[in-house]
Amino acid sequence: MITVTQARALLLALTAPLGVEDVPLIRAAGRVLARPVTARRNQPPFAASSMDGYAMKRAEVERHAMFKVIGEAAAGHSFNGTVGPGQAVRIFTGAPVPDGADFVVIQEDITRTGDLITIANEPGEKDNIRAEGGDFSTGTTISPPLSLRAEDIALMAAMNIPTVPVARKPIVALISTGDELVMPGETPGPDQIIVSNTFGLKAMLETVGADVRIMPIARDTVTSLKTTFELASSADLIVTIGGASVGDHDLVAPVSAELGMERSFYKVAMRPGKPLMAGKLGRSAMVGLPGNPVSAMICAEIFIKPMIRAMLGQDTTQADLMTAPLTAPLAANGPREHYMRAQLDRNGIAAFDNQDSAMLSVLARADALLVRPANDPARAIGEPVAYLPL
Ligand SMILES: Nc1nc2c(c(=O)[nH]1)N[C@H]1C(S)=C(S)[C@@H](COP(=O)(O)OP(=O)(O)OC[C@H]3O[C@@H](n4cnc5c(N)ncnc54)[C@H](O)[C@@H]3O)O[C@H]1N2
Ligand code: MOO
Repeated sequence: MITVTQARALLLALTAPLGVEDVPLIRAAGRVLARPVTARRNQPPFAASSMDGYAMKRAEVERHAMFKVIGEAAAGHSFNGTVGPGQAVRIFTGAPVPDGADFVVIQEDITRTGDLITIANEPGEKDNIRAEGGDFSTGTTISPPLSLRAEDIALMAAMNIPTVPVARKPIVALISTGDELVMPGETPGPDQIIVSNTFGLKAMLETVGADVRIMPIARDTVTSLKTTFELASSADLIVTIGGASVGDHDLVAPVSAELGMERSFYKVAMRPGKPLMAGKLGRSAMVGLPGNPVSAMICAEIFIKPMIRAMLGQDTTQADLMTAPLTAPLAANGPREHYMRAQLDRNGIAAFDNQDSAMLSVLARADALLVRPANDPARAIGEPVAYLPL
């Protein structure tokens, strides 16, 4: 059996960055920037007042000085003239600072009678002017790859970038397999359960930028599974769930082999997730996840999320695991790397007693995966252990 690190490298080798598409700025949040974008203007485009007050010459600014107000500058309406000695222009936040002025005294420091103003309080040194291009200037570049957050969208809008080149979303087809499965909302027979993995995986993979499509459930027959594979054949990544193990009804390996899947590996030394398989099927990468619901979710967290990142052209360097002291002891681990469902609190981390890979209620309560190397010895309270936050 290969290690988790080897499996990760083989899975990444099945992927390549996808193409680039232009989307309107309004649709760009959450997408991954694929090419550099460049500001088309200076911001602010002129020296602008940062306060409501009066614009004048810095050399004349001192307490008790008097000025004549000769006009007004508001945001969107500049003052068309020059401020001369002894003159001031009423100015508002965001307005262009008029020619001849290089200081804005805030209105709280001014008293006004008709067109005459007096600086009533000590005005300080701050000129209350934002320099032209102080935020960004023509040619300022945002570089890819970058997962675009609301903050980036606001900046691109200010830069006057109405369309954004982003990485095409990887299309992921999710195929649940099994005669026992029905969709949420349907009435299951006495020997049936509700499909859960496709829904959990769709939610998970959409958060990292995939376009996830749930295929019809494949039944435990060769024909049904083949038909479903065909339906999924245009996807960038086909993910099957279940039918990966060694039982008589576990058809994913034989059927995908019959369809020409070039296998990359089968089985990984990890818990849960041992019967993971992967390869290339037509033009799609294919991953066969184990059916146990927690195994499928953890394998997707560890393996499929990085594949999506690779297809989006993002960095796939693994982030370092975090460390926390144990708040409950751990028995010795076996020969497989173990991703234990665990809970963090301010004192440290504890794995749940029940690590059955069918228990979604335990997974849902977990906020971390405590990662144990193969053959890790028993660990006592207080010892540091590695974990991955969920
Ligand atoms: N003799 C052996 N038996 C098993 C082994 C083994 O090595 N030798 N490995 C076990 C491990 S570990 C796992 S993990 C499972 C994986 O089996 P499959 O991938 O073949 O999954 P299924 O048998 O189809 O299903 C397992 C379990 O999960 C439920 N399931 C499947 N798909 C879904 C879904 N989409 N949503 C919700 N639940 C799902 C299914 O009903 C089964 O209960 O094999 C062990 N056996
Ligand atoms: O590999 Mo299984 O996923 O341990 O339950």
